[in-house]
Amino acid sequence: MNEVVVAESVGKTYGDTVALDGVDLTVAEGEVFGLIGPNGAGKTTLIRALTGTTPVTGEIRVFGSEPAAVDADRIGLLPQSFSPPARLTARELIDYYAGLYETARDTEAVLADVGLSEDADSWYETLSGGQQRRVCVGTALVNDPDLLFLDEPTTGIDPAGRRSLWELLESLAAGGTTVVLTSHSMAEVQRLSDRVGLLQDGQLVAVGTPSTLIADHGGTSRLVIGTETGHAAAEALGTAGFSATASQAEVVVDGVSPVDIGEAVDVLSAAGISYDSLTWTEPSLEDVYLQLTGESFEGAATPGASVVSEESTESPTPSVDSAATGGEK
Ligand SMILES: Nc1ncnc2c1ncn2[C@@H]1O[C@H](COP(=O)(O)OP(=O)(O)OP(=O)(O)O)[C@@H](O)[C@H]1O
Repeated sequence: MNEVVVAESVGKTYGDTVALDGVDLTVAEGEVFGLIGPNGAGKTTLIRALTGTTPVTGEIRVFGSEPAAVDADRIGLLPQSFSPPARLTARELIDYYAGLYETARDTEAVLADVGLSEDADSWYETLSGGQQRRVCVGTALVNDPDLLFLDEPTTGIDPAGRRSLWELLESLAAGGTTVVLTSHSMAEVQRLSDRVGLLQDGQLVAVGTPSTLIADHGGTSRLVIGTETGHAAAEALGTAGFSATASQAEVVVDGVSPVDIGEAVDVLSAAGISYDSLTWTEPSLEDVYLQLTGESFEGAATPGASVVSEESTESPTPSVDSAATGGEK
């Protein structure tokens, strides 16, 4: 497969601050590459490096050229901070950006893509934050780019709008557009990305498909039991061979697959322990992030949690009606 982006030993410092520290990265044609990492990790700086908007050390090739030399018609860029003229309407702004390219998409089609047809005649400054972000996404799509850089595209956009933008990005990717995406939404990155890179302190510390990263660093599926007798529950489960840890009003049982849930419940029942809730979770990209960045995770249910039962009972027969898949898919 053709490599659209090739970066080798990319470095960037701002005074004493090392923003990028020897980043090697390739992005293949048609791939969606998700960049994640804590605030200040270097994601925006890397996007700026790849788009030729900040000088860096090392080697970068985009479509075989230096970033600044690439035909602008082939690149779409949504920066993290973007302030277009406020006294233009959404339609005028899309039209304006369309005029910067030799060939551009139909303005009405772009407005429809980003869900702004009905608000097309509103001034930018009167749109909500999420609507403004949609206009900005539209300006990045207007030239029908072959390579699209999106720096936190869905920040401020409501859940329904976010999902429709995800679908739009999925259809662009299906059509062959290469996408480099940064986001703090692990659900977004997990859903959209073919591969994910985790930046930390300017270094790419892990790169892989979401499923590989989850298998390598996400830990195991777990059962979280809400109970006021956590220590007794953990002891009973531990005696039965489960890996259970009591914390506050709950017990976290690691390595529990859906077929093990019944056995865990039987153990609680046999020990006369009641509980308020059972929540089963699969590891997700968020667990990978928390694990690799060293941020704490103490058995809290992740967004992919699947509530098995909320009944307080001593002999329930819980069922897992939908296996969690790690996010808001
Ligand atoms: N123009 C600048 N001048 C000085 N320091 C900068 C500049 N831009 C970025 N930095 C510093 O470089 C480091 C990386 O910043 P960058 O914006 O790339 O991080 P990020 O991963 O995009 O963060 P966030 O998730 O908060 O957007 C940070 O320490 C930041 O303070």
